Amino acid sequence: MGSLRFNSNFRFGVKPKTHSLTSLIHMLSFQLCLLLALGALMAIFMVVVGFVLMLCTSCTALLRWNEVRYRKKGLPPGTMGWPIIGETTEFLKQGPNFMKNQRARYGNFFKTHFLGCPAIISMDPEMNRYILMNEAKGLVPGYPQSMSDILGKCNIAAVHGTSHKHMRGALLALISPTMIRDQLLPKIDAFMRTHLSDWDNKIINIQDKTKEMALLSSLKQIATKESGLISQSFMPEFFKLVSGTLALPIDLPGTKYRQGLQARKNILRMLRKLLEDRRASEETQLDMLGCLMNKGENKYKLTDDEIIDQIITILYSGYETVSTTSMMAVKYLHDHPKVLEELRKEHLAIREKRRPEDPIEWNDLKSMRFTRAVIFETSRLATIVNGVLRKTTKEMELNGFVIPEGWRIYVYTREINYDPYIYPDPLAFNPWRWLDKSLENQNYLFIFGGGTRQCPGKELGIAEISTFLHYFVTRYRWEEVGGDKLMKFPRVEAPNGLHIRVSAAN
Ligand code: HEM
Repeated sequence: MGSLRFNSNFRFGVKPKTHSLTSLIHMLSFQLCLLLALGALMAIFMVVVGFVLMLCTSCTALLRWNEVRYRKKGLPPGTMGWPIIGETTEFLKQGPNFMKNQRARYGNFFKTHFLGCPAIISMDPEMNRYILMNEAKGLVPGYPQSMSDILGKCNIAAVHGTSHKHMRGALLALISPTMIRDQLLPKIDAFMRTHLSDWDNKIINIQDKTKEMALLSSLKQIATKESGLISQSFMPEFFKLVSGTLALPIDLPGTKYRQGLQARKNILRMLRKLLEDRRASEETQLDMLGCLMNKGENKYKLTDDEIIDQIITILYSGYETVSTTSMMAVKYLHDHPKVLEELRKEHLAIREKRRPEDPIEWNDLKSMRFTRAVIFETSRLATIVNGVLRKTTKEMELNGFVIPEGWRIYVYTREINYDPYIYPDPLAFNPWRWLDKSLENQNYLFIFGGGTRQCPGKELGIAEISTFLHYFVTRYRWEEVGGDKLMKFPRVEAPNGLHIRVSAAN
C-alpha cells in the first residue's frame, strides 16, 4: 500500500519526499491500522450479511417446515404461517381482508393456523349451515381454553350431547316467551327506567352505559331482591372475568388470565353466599335464581355447581352482544335521522296510549316492528358476531376434504351479512328491508348462530335492546361529541369510549 502511494505520487509528477525512519514507521503503522480497521469492518459486514442470510434461510425453512407438517393428504388448500403463532398476526391485523385475500387464493374453505391451533376457515354459507346443524357428527364448540377455564366446566359451551340438552333445556325454561312476558319484561322495564333516569344535560359514554346496562339488567332478572346490594362489588369482578376469557391462557401474576381466574373465584364466593342465604330464608323468589333453586317445580334439577355456571353463562352470553348492539344502534340512529324519526314515531305512539309511569307490556313489545328491524339491521351491518368456533372430535370428511381430529373450524359468517343478493345495497343502513318477515326466516341468517346451538337468548336480547331504545328515544335527543374511534374487528368496540351529549327530548 505504501509503495503504491509512492508510485501514484510519482506518476502525478510530485517530487518524492525523503522520510526519516521514524516517520516511515509512523506512516506504516497508520496504514496498518487503516488496514486492520477496514478488515474489521469487512468482518462485521460479513457477520451481518451471514446473520441476515441465516435468518432468511431459517425463516424460510421454518415456514416450509410448518407447511410440510400440515401437508396431509386430503386437507384443504391454504397456508399455515409460523410455527405456534401461525397466521394469528395477519388475522388480527388485516381482519376481514385476510379472509377475503385467502378466499381469493384458495376458495371458500381453506386451512390456516391461528389462535394457537390448526384450523379450517369456512366461508361457504351452505357448509356453515351444515356444520352448525351437525354437532352430533363430531362438530362441538371449539372456544379457547381460557374461556372454559373461567366460565366453568358446566358452562353450556363446554358440555355436549345429553349434558348440553339438559343445560339448554334448563336455560330455555327460564327465558321462554311466557317467562319474558310474565316475569322478565316488568323487571327489564323497571331497570331501564332507572338506568336512563338522569342523562339529561350530560356527556355520556354510551359504550360504558350499555355495558353496565347489559350486566345489571341480567343481574336484576337473576336475583331481583339482592341485585341492588351486590351489583357494585359484582361488576368489577365480572369485567375482569370477561377480559380473562379473551386473554391468552398464561397463568402468571398480573396477566389478564390470572385476574380472570381470580375473578371467577370471587364471583363463585358471592353466588354461593346468595344460594346459602336464600336457603336459610326459606322464602321463594320469583326470579331466575328462584326458578333454578326450586327443585320441586323445576323439572331440570341442577346441582349448585350447575346453577352457578348457568348464571355465569346467562350473564356472559348476553353481556357483550346486547351492549354492543345497543351502542351501535345509538351510533347508526345518530347518523341516520330518517331512521331515528321513524323509530321515535313508533315509540311515541306506544307512550301516547299510556301514562308516564306505566311500564311497557308484552303487546307493546310485539308492536315494535320497526324497532326489531333496527336491531336486525344494526347486528347485520356492524357484524356484532363474526362467526362461531367449532372443533372436530374425530377425523371427518367435510366439503370433500379430510379434517383431522382436534382441528378448529371457524364458521365465518361475516361475509354473508354483505351479500348483495340477500341484502341489496348491502352497505346501506336500511332497517325497512327487515319489515319483509321472510328476511328473518331465510336459511343464511347467522346473526344469532344456527342449528343446535342457535342463541336461546335471542328474544330476551331483543326485548332488552327494544326497552332500552324505547326510553332512550322517547326521553332524549343526543349528538356525538366527536373524535371517538370505532373498531370493527376482531370485536366491535370504541377503544376510548363513544361519547354523546344528551338533552331532554322536550
Ligand atoms: C343481540 C343479542 C345476542 C346476539 C347477537 C347473540 C348471538 C349468539 C350467537 C351467534 C350464538 C351462537 C354461538 C355458537 O354457536 O357457538 C349464541 C349462543 C348463545 N347465546 Fe346469544 N346472543 C344474544 C343475546 C343473548 C342473551 C341475552 C342471552 C342470555 C341468556 C344469550 C345466551 C346465549 C347462550 C346461552 C348461547 C349458547 C347456546 C348453546 O350453546 O346451546 N344470548 N348467541
